[in-house]
Amino acid sequence: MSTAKARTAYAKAILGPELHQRLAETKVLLVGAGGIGCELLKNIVLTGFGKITLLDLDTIDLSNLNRQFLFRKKDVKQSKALIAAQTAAPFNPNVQITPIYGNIKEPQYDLEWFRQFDIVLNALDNLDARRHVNKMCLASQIPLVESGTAGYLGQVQPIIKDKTECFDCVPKATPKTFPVCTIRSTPSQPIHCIVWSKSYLMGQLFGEDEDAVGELDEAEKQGENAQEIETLRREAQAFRTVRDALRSSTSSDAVKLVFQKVFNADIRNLLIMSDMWRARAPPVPLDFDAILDGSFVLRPEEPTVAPSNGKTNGVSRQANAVASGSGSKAANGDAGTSAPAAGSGLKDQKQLSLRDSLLLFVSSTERLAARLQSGEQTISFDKEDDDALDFVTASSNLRSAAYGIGGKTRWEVKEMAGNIIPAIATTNAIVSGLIVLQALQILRKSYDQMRNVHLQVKPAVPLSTIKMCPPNPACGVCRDTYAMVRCDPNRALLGDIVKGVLGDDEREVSVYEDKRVLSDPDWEDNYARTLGSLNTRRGSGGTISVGLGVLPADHPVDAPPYILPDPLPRPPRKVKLPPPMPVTPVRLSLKRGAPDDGGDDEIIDLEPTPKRPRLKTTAAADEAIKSPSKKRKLDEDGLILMEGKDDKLDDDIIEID
Ligand SMILES: Nc1ncnc2c1ncn2[C@@H]1O[C@H](COP(=O)(O)OP(=O)(O)OP(=O)(O)O)[C@@H](O)[C@H]1O
Ligand SMILES: [Zn+2]
Repeated sequence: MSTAKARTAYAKAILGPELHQRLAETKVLLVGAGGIGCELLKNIVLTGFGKITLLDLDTIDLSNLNRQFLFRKKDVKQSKALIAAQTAAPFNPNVQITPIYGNIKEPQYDLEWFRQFDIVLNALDNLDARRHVNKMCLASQIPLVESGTAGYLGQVQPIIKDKTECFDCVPKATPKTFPVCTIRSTPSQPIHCIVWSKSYLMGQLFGEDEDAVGELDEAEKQGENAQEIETLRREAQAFRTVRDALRSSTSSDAVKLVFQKVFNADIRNLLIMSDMWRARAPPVPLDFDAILDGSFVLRPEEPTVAPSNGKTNGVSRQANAVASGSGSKAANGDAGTSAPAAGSGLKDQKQLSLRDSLLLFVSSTERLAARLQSGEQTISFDKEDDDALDFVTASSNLRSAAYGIGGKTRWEVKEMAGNIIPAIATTNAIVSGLIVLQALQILRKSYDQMRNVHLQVKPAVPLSTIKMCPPNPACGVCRDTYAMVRCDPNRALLGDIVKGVLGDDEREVSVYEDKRVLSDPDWEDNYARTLGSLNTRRGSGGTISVGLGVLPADHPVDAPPYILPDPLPRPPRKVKLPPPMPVTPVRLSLKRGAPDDGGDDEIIDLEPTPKRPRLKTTAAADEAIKSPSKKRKLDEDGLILMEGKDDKLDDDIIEID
C-alpha cells in the first residue's frame, strides 16, 4: 500500500467511514499560511479534508523558514498561500487546494463568498483580521475555529453563532501604552527609551513633515500661552533644521547636528525645569566629541557594575548608565577604543558601550539620510529594516545612558521594539492539532463536546479545556442581527434598502458604514442617493448589520435593483445587563480528569469561567438597556447617537459595511 493510501486507511479507521467521507466533501477556508497555518494545512490535508481554500496576504520571508516548514529558501518572496498549497497537495492525492494570495478584508470576500464554506479555520496573527473573520463568520452563520499562539502559550476557540461566545464576547487586553511625559521627558526603563526612539525620534527625523511651526503660528493667533508656544516653536524649528540637514548632501555634519539637538540641547532644556528633578536623578547631556575621543565622563562619582537587566532604582540604576560592561573605563564612555565591548560574539548580542552606541548612531543615521537623499520620502520603524533597527538600538542606548538606565543589545531592542514574542514551532504544532480536533466536533455536530482549549506553561497540566460559554448578552458583535441584501449599487437607493430592511417597522434609525454616518433620523438626505454614489462597499455590516452582495446574473432588469432578505431581519432582543462583576481570574477552580474527557490525566476540564451572571430577557429590561452595538459605537466614537425623551434609538442602528 502506498504511503498516501495507508494514511487514508488509518484516517478512515479513526474517524469512521461516514465522517471520513464527509470530510472529503467539506469545504474549508483556512485563513493564514504562517506558523500555525502551515502546520494546520498539513494536518487537514492528512486528515482527509478534500476541498481547501487557503488564503494569505503575505510573501515568504527568510525568517519564516525555521518554523513554516512548507517553505524552502528558493521560495522566499513568493506567495505563502501558493507555495504552501503546492507543497502540501501531494500529501493526499485526493485533495484540492485553492490558494489565494490576498487580504481577507478585501471586499470581494463578502458574506456570499464566506457562505460557500462549511467551516472556517483561523491561523492569523493580528486582532484586526481575527475580528473581521469572526464577524464575517457570525454574519454568514459559518462555524469558525479561532486560534492563536504566543511563545509557549496557545489557545483554540470554536465559535458558532448563538451557541458559543464569539471572539469579541470577552474584551481583549489592549497593547501596553506609556504616558507621553515618561516617553518625552522622564524615562526610567529601557522600553521607554526604545519607544521614544522608534515612535517619536524616527518620526521627527524621517517621517512626514507635520508643519508644527505653522500649527503653532495658528495657535498663537488663537491666543494660546505665548511663552509655551515660543518654547515649542524653538523645538519645532530645531527639528526642522535637522530634518532639512538630513535631506541635504552633507550628511555627516547633519548627524552631529541631530546628536547635538537630541542628546545635548534638549536635555539641557529639560534640566532648566528643576522641579522635575527634585525626586528623580537628572539626565546628563552627552558630548559628541568627548565620547569619541574618550574624555567624556558620564557620572564620575558613581561606582561601576556589570550591565543591567534594566532595573532602574538605586545605585544599580545609576551605575548601569553606560551599559558597556567593560569596567570603569567603559563607565566613562569606553574611552578611545573601538574594540568590541564585553559580551561580544554575535553582533546582535553584543553589549554596546557608549562609544559603540555613538558610532552606530552615526553610521545608521548616515545610511537613513542617504536613503532620503536618494528619493525615499519617509522611513518608519520596521524590525526587519537593518538601518532602522540600528538607529533605534543606538539612539535608545544613548538616551538610556543619559538617563542612567541600563542599555540593551540590538537583539533585545529588536524583540522589544518589534513587540516580538518568539514563535515556537512546537506550540504551533500542538495548537494546529487541537484545531482539527475541535473542527471535527463541529462537523460531527457534537456541540456539547466542543471546548476552548488552552496550552499553558504548566508541565503537569500543559492543556486545559473549558466548556463552552453561551454568548455574552452584551457583546456588540455576535448579538447583532445580520442580514444580506444583494443589490446593484448603481441603481439601489439607500432609502429603499433601509425601508425595505425595516419592512413595516416604523422606527427611526441611524445608518452607518463602519464609523461613517450615512443617515440619522434628522438627516436623511442620502436616502435619495444610490449606494454606488455613496461609495458603500461589499462586505459584512450594529443592530441590524446589512451586508451588501451582488445581484445574481439572471436578476430581471425591470425588477427592483435589490433583493431583500426573506424573512426580514428583526433587531436583536434587548437584555438587562447586570452591574459589572469583578472578572474571575481564569482557571482558579481546576478540576482534574473530567469524566467527559475520558479521564485524560493531562487535560483539565473546567466549568465556564463565571465572568458574569446570565440573564433572561424580560419585558422590563427593554427600557433600561442600550443595544450592544449602540454601546460599542458610543464607546468607540464617543458619539451620542440620539437623545430624546423616549430615547427611541435603542437598537435602531443599521450598519452597512
Ligand atoms: N488580513 C489578512 N489576510 C490574510 N492573511 C493574513 C492577514 N493578516 C495576517 N495574515 C497572515 O497570517 C499569517 C500569520 O502567521 P504568523 O503568525 O506565523 O506570522 P508571520 O508573519 O509568518 O511570522 P512572524 O510575524 O513571526 O514573522 C501570516 O502569514 C500573515 O500573512
Ligand atoms: Zn460575541
